Amino acid sequence: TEVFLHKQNNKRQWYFEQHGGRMLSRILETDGNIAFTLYKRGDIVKATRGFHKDNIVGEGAHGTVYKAILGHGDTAATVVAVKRCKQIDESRKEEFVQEMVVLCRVDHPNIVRLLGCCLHFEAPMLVYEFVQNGTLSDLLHGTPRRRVTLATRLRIAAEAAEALAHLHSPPHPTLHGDIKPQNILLDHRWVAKVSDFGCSTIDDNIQVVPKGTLAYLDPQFLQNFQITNKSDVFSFGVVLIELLTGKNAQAKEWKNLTTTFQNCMGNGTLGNLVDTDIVEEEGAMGLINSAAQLVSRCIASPGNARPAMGLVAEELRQFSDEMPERPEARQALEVEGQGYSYTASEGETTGFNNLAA
Ligand SMILES: Nc1ncnc2c1ncn2[C@@H]1O[C@H](COP(=O)(O)OP(=O)(O)OP(=O)(O)O)[C@@H](O)[C@H]1O
Repeated sequence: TEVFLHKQNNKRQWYFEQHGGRMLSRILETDGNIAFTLYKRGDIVKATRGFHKDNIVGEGAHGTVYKAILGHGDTAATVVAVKRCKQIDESRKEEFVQEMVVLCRVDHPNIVRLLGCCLHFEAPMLVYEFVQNGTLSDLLHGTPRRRVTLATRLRIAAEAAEALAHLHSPPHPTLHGDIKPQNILLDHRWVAKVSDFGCSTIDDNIQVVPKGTLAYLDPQFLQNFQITNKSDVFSFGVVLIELLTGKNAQAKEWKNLTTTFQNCMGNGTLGNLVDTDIVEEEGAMGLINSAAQLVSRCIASPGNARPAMGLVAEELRQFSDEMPERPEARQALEVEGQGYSYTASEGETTGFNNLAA
């Protein structure tokens, strides 16, 4: 057993170094201001109940996300989201650590907070604050269908835009690189929290492989293979189209949603495309038109004709202020039986055997 444990510890140490753990520890030691935790392997296993499948709250191209409860027992329990990343290769190690250093410094009410990570597994684990009401995609396209008022849509749009404006601003301007409704999470008060960012830090010579989703990808990228902060503005414009129309840009039938939107704007038939739920609201059409004008600017080409994210946020905040959300509108979004409510029971380790040592 001793030999086995020794080997196992060696392997875990090896993973830690492989994932840039030493580099990260050094950076955290030198900059005492960063609130970032390097979690122990055992804590993560316990918190996720051994990566129990019932704890899975989402799956993306880059990993699986688990709901997890840290520190039950004597300490106060904290609910977090653990993202089990797909493996990263040697060449990405430094980039991965750099990304974490940028992300853990970001502090904004509309950005999901990165609390720490655990590097003692075969694949790195990222620990985020838990955001409980699903994604904007669930809200707009989920079942049962929910009635979402224009005021709620404008408020969520303004919050997400403010998050992106913050990311784009100094001292560490960062691109999101994958803006879509699945990456706009909603907290217990239905406040928007942007997640899954950090494609690249903006510098003079931006040259990154986009990890973005096709339906939201800046068409300019296909011409010059450059991703800039204006690519984020384009993707955000497509999200705004979804908010106004209720149509899913990723659905087969709407795969040309952006072009359809532009055509409707051109021939004055926008009213046919907009979500009937909001068209019927009293006094909505003026704001819908203003928001649609903003969308047209966000998805314009070339990219430098698009407004900066700060300006988009400012305009959306004005629209939102013109139509304040009624407090009961948020309550109405609750769906009976939704949400993830489980109570972690000690010793439940189903799925543990699937883990690599
Ligand atoms: N902090 C969180 N709290 C609650 N749920 C979350 C959290 N982060 C992610 N999720 C859920 O997990 C899903 C996948 O997460 P995420 O988008 O980060 O993964 P990904 O592999 O990077 O996906 P993508 O394909 O978008 O790149 C989200 O759509 C959401 O449903």
